[in-house]
Amino acid sequence: MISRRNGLLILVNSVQGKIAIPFRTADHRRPLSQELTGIRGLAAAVRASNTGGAAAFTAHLDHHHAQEGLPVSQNIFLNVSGILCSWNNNIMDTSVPSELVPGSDSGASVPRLPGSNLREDNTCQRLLGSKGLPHLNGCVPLSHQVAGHKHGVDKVGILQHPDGTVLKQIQPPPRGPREMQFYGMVFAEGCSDPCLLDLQNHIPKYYGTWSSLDSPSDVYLKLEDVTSRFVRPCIMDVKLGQRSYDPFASQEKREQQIRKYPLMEEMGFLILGMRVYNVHSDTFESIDQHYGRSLVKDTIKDGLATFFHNGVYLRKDALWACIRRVRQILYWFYSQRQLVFYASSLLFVYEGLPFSPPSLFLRNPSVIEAVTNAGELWLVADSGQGHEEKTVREGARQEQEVAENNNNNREEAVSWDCTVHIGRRKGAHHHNGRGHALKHGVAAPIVVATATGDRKSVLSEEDNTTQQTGDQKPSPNRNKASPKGPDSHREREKSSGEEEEGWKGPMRGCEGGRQENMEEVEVKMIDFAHVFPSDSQDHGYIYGLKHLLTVLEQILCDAAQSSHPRLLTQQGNRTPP
Ligand SMILES: Nc1ncnc2c1ncn2[C@@H]1O[C@H](COP(=O)(O)OP(=O)(O)OP(=O)(O)O)[C@@H](O)[C@H]1O
Ligand SMILES: O=P(O)(O)O[C@@H]1[C@H](O)[C@H](O)[C@@H](OP(=O)(O)O)[C@H](OP(=O)(O)O)[C@H]1O
Repeated sequence: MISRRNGLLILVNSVQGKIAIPFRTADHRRPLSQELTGIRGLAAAVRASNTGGAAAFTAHLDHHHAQEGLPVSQNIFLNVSGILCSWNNNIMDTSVPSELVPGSDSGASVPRLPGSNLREDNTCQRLLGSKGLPHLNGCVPLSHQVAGHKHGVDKVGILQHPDGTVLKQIQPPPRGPREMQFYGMVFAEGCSDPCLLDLQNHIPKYYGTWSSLDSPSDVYLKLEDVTSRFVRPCIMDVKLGQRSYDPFASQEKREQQIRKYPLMEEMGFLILGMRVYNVHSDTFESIDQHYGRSLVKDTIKDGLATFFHNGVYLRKDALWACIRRVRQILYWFYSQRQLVFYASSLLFVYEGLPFSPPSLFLRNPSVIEAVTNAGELWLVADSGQGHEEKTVREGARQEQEVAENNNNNREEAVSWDCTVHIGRRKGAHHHNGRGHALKHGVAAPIVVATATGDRKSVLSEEDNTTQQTGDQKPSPNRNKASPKGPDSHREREKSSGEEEEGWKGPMRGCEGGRQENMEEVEVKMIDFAHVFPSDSQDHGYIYGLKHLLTVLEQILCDAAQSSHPRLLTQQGNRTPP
């Protein structure tokens, strides 16, 4: 059933029980969470295949060599039930040589996935014959999409590939080819333009183009899923700029766009959609484009704040981290005079699962209940001084599982009971059912696979190892796996106060929400169907970014003031509380 030689996994009908998949990761610094993305993708593919079987799994990580310095060999045990299909996610043999992504535009070299999706898709096709899988070789509509053209609704849409990447269907010319050209240019191999190299940090990684063998003329851009490392990703799409039509737009198009949001010029941004995690109910609230269009000058602050409220409190940590990311993007815009962006968006993502020091949220019964309901019980000991311990135990769950968690592959429930321990971290012990994690002297949640196939937290030892070793290998997971990794902009951000100097927003002195959780957010530019060469700064986008920053900072400022009444009487005092 499982070929160790070529890494091909073939699972047949009605498998029930545990399957051990021994694998040696070539890049063992990649967190298990990344590897599991593929497994979740598999389950999604199974569901999509509509074969009538319940597909469910969970995974149990068994570290044989968890101690520092030893080669890592891990077994994943899958509890599988249902009807599954072929799968090759490079998980078993990441030493498979990379191959060109099929259909890559104009032969331009782009960052490639380790292994090849060509191999994967051909495999799938071979095994399934001419029928193939519905939904394009196991790809499914992107279920956590918050805006834009939707698959099955519009003529073009966005899919999720079983390997976890996002597939954006190329729109009709000139939009689609323009966007493809943009990604090809920014990620061109041998690109030495510092401006474009810097831009790579602010956009999803690009893996070339993809198309299904069933339908080769439908071409998709294969992109990093910006949300993939999050357990409960809160996602917001904000369109930037003072004009949401490009200079070549017809009069009709201009009028259509202006009608949609006449305030665009004044505001410089528009919320297109969002989904926000509520810790009380352990559900997401989705907000569509009409909400953003209803916001005016007086309500825009509350409108944006909605994204950072988890039903219990304002996520000041996420807000602050987002502000810093937006500032970095603003600095990029200040530094460049070669591109102009119309109708382009910023995609905000932060972790919805409470990530506060456990001692903090354990005081809040509703939060701990929500977390427990979600399938976790975090047992924390020694919560003050560094070597904190956690054992994450998942209880058996037979009933309804939570959908729309991470990449939204809703898994059917199966009987299971497993405890996951991940403890491979420098200086951490690992023994008998205990994973140790340390982050900034605070216990960090430990990655765990659940009956829903979700990761249950985002930080693992592997993340840290990546940071320490400075792995730069192109991979769809690089950014995700090493949120604190050596990306140049992040290093700069840590090492200098230059950004603070460049932006004189209203927040100076109101940094009460500041926490070191910056790695827990993503803010990426997306949607490049209307990007053009230029020889001057992009004033419309810069205007929008500055206004957006002003509003975000004002939210933080208000929150800091309300939680520090002293500040209310010290307006203008710039000393942080
Ligand atoms: N790389 C990505 N990672 C995660 N989600 C993404 C990614 N790219 C797009 N999305 C999701 O898809 C949505 C739409 O993306 P995008 O704006 O690129 O599509 P579009 O169809 O061109 O939109 P529009 O209709 O506004 O032009 C985003 O709001 C986001 O939810
Ligand atoms: O938010 P809505 O109501 O879905 O409106 C769409 C949105 O403004 C998109 O940005 C736009 O695509 P572009 O930005 O690429 O122009 C699209 O144009 P379209 O209808 O011509 O695809 C609009 O329909």
